[in-house]
Amino acid sequence: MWGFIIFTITVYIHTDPSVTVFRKFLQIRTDHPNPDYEGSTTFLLEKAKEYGIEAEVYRGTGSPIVIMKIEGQDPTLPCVCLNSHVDVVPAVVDCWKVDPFSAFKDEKGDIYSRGTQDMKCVAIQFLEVARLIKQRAEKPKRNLILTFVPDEEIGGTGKGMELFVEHERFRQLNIGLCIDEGLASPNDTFTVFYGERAPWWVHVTAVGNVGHGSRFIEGTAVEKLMRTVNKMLQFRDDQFNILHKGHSECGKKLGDVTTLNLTVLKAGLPENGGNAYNYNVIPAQAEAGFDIRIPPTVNLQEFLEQIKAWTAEEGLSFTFANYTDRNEMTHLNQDNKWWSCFQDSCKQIGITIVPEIFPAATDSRFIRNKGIPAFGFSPINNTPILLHDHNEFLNEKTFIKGIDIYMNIIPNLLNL
Ligand SMILES: CSCC[C@H](NC(C)=O)C(=O)O
Ligand SMILES: [Zn+2]
Ligand SMILES: [Zn+2]
Repeated sequence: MWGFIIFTITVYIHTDPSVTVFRKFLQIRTDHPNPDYEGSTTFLLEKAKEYGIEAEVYRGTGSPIVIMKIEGQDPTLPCVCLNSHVDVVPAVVDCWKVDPFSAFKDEKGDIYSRGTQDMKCVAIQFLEVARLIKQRAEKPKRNLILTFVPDEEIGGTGKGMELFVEHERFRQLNIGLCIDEGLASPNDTFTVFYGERAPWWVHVTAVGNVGHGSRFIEGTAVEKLMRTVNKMLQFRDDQFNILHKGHSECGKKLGDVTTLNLTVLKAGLPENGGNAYNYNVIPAQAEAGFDIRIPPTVNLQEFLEQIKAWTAEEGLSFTFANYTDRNEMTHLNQDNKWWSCFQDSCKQIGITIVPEIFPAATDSRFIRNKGIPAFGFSPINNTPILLHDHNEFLNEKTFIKGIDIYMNIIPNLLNL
């Protein structure tokens, strides 16, 4: 009994307060489809007040965006913005070993919850960085801005970053550099993302001849669709081979090739109130949907022509469920003072960073398309990549070390 009490008191005493803030933030239900944005906003505003940081809630996009500011010595200089999305993807409760919104911490210090990696860790690490910078006697040279935005997990569209970057309030922030989420790294190194692949979701519809299922009907919708699907899957194979069977010295990563996945297939006439299919009527229409991710080095206009060529046969058409005609990256050359500073800061603390193209899509793409440099960097190493996965976790020591890593980078960027 006494042993248990002493153990509990010891754990309590040794728990870093930032871990408690992190766990409380994880417990706020910002999972889709009904994220509690008022709950996360109230929480963030309370923390800003407690830390003496200026904060406002911008509601111009239709959902709350929390903006925090620490004024620099020269507020006219472009600022450093730390952006986090506050929403998280849903969790399949039965597939988790603990309640995915309990922020349960085990004896090793592993904290299990939806959002531990994606990206409530980074949101609270940014907040703790702001607290530490605010406590310093000397102001940084540039303004530090923190933005906490909704709806990244549903594509940033609607009320999220895609709309916010078009607003005057965003322009007024005068952002020189944005830091947003990256990915965990399973080994000792850390990954920094300087660009992303453009997500194109293509929906192909085929129409064709109908008739009795016992005959050789020609020009059917399914036959046309299959020809296109096969051409597109051949392209997928070619890209797969470039990634996996290329020369080892070319060192291609997932972000460097185009992926194409057939994610939607639809044909056949429903029968019996939708509980069964009809098998002897050739369907007039068939559809296929593809998730295509295109690296920023690919010419998007030329790729569009490729899709047109794949779907050129009479009776085929396509629409986009998601499309962009711009995909800017942040150039990592000598002229990029932010990058030089970021690299030097990492070198000083002896951590190895590996620059890569982010394989999926984050809010950074909207920032880069406005001509603003952005790095995707989550200071998490030696941790499996578990974003959107069951039993997503982060160790508390990794979380605390991440604050330290950011504290060795962000003040340098602010003083550039
Ligand atoms: C088209 S926007 C969808 C955004 C989502 N982001 C992540 C990180 O999974 C994705 O890449 O599928
Ligand atoms: Zn994320
Ligand atoms: Zn995500």
